[in-house]
Amino acid sequence: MTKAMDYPGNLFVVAAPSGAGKSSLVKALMELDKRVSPSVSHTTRAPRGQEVHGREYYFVSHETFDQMVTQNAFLEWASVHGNRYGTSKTAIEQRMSQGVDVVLEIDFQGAIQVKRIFPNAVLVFILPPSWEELRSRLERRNEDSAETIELRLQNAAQEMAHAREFDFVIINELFERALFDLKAIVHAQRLRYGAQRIARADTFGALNIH
Ligand SMILES: Nc1ncnc2c1ncn2[C@@H]1O[C@H](COP(=O)(O)OP(=O)(O)OP(=O)(O)O)[C@@H](O)[C@H]1O
Ligand SMILES: Nc1nc2c(ncn2[C@@H]2O[C@H](COP(=O)(O)O)[C@@H](O)[C@H]2O)c(=O)[nH]1
Repeated sequence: MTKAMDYPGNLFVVAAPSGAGKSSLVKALMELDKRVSPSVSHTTRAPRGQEVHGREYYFVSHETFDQMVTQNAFLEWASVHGNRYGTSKTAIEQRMSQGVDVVLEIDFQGAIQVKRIFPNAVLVFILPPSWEELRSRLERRNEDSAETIELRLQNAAQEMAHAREFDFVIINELFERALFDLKAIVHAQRLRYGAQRIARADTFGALNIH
């Protein structure tokens, strides 16, 4: 796979313990910023609530997921809360090569894999303001069984221990404040790499290198 610097699009990775609010934040970001496009992951998990195949996820069998692993079709994949999730390479490459900024909503294991392949990817970790609020958000969402909520809360501590490996950490207490922080990170990255690309183009032009 080509390195991130060769693509005009940026790559953002947003991770968080389940219920911290990453899907809500990414959805709100995309409503405000049409240059950001989501990646639709593949998962062996069953659909929940109003989820639609091809919109929230591609819901696939274990056999299909195994095949994709064997064919090296994933940029990254991981087992999370007892299910497998993966990001397909082709969809990401296609959009980034067209100058689209892609955002991945994935777990910390996947985020670390992505950073190894795309060192310029920006990793953002979303934290809840407290344990009580995390539990309460999962319960209020009303989409998971009590057993699933317990499993997700148990896994949250291990996930949050990896927050320091990320480029940015946002505490999602007041939603609008957290959204403002996420927008600022996206804008800063565009300015930074936009400027680097212009500088590279100028240097190459001056040296007559193409
Ligand atoms: N700042 C906030 N204040 C109060 N509630 C919030 C806030 N952010 C998100 N929520 C609510 O918390 C619940 C969990 O949010 P969301 O589904 O976005 O979490 P998530 O991190 O994407 O979880 P998962 O990984 O399980 O998909 C939702 O009901 C959402 O509306
Ligand atoms: N490593 C990856 N993790 C992913 C991917 N898609 C989603 N996820 C993460 O899984 C958990 C659970 O998600 P849920 O939809 O079942 O609540 C959450 O942390 C997601 O971010 C992926 O492609 N790769």
